[in-house]
Amino acid sequence: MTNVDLKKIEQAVTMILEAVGEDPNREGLLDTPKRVSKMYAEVFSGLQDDPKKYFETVFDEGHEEVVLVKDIPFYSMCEHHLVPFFGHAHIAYIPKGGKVAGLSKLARAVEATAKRPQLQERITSTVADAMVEMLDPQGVYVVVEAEHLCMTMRGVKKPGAKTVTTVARGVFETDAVKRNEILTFIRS
Ligand SMILES: Nc1nc2c(ncn2[C@@H]2O[C@H](COP(=O)(O)OP(=O)(O)OP(=O)(O)O)[C@@H](O)[C@H]2O)c(=O)[nH]1
Ligand SMILES: [Zn+2]
Repeated sequence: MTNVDLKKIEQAVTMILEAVGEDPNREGLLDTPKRVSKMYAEVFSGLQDDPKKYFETVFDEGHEEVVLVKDIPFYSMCEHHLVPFFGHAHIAYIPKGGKVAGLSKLARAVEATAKRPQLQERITSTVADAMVEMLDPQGVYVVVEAEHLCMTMRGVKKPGAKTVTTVARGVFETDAVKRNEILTFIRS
């Protein structure tokens, strides 16, 4: 956890507790700043990570058809309210020239991208663009579905509302049949 100033987070949490009218010295809250600092270091650990690095190792399998890893669960933090949003990412790509990534690396790239103050759109495009840059595939199609606590526990209060974002690159940009094929697999 380099570059994370745990002490500063602790001080900030103490100040927030004071500011909302709590007593940071009451027994139940004594260790809270420390716990929250460790929790923030964990949920923002993607800031020390790079989704692209997971695509440095590739396999030449001669596979030039669709690879889809679906239902990758993720948890992220809305950068506007610093409350969680969470759901699933689905990543499809069509390799080119033998550049096939390890399957787990798609999930690792999602994790590295999600564990930051984020927007759902940016998670979607960052993962797609990392794959384009590193794998130079024929196409990438990333679909992210999530529920935002800032829309459910506060504000507009619409529990159950789901946000779906998609990013298509390469052949998926122009080929609606290929996109629909992926959407069918995702729903099945
Ligand atoms: N596009 C996008 N918007 C998001 C995301 N997460 C949260 N938001 C929105 O960010 C917006 C921030 O709006 P503001 O008007 O600045 O903040 P606010 O007064 O707290 O807004 P309300 O949530 O409507 O109460 C809200 O509409 C949120 O729903 C995201 O991942 N993508
Ligand atoms: Zn929000």
